[in-house]
Amino acid sequence: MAPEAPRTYPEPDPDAVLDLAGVTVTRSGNDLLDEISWKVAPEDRWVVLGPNGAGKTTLLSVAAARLHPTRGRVAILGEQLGKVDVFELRPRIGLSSASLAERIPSDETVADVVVTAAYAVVGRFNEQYDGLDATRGRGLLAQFGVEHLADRLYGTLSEGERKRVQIARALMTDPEVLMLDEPAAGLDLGGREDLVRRLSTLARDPYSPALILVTHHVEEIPPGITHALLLRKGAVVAAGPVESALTAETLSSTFGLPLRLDQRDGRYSARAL
Ligand SMILES: Nc1ncnc2c1ncn2[C@@H]1O[C@H](COP(=O)(O)OP(=O)(O)OP(=O)(O)O)[C@@H](O)[C@H]1O
Repeated sequence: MAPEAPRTYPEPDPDAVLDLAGVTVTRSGNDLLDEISWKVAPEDRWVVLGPNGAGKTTLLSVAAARLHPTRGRVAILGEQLGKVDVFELRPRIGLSSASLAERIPSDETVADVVVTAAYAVVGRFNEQYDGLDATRGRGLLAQFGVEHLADRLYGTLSEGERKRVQIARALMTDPEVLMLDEPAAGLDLGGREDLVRRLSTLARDPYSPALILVTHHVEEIPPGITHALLLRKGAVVAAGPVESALTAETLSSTFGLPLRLDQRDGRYSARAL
């Protein structure tokens, strides 16, 4: 059999925060992502929705320069994966995910957890931090309502408190794009509502970085989200402006059951029909 001709992809958009073309990730013969093409502009605020195992975390890992695709072209902040030093690229991307959170030492103070992000390390080691970093770190903790916890050890925080600290940490490097993988997972109702409100403020701020938020639940979509990408079995069901991409029909196809979708005051809710 003749070898497959190498695929060619259109030149990436230099102004896009993310520009993915034909991205496929294959593991053990299965396509975890199947030919994903996706473009994110600096002013966009995206939600990525899909059931367990749809490939959301895999997609975010590629978008955050943590994982190379098996096939396809990935451009992040104008730089093409494979042609750029990812260690220079990663500080420009704010990422909060369960796998990163697991690596945060429990005996580190909350203030240090946030400030160490500026050095793209987990754990404080021996770096010298200047006063400006410390001030910025405190400001971010205040933005997420956890400044009073700055001197506590990270391991002593509740899940909700940890989630807010992780987001403050992701913002520490003043990233050009913020990626949050299930930021409300494990939060109680009050914690979720508080977080959704804070994320809504962030999403609506024109000076905020581009936002990509991964979730299973439409109830967690903060008002201010502009775009939605719906993923099922590694493939895109719908993607585009949230009003057209997120409908009862696309949501039902994504989750594989008939759903009713309601929207009120910028918040969504869904239930089975
Ligand atoms: N290294 C691997 N080898 C084989 N399969 C894998 C590997 N990594 C992930 N998978 C599978 O790929 C699929 C997509 O995983 P992923 O974590 O991206 O989904 P997800 O949409 O984030 O799911 P969840 O909502 O449950 O977190 C899952 O079925 C998972 O079991």
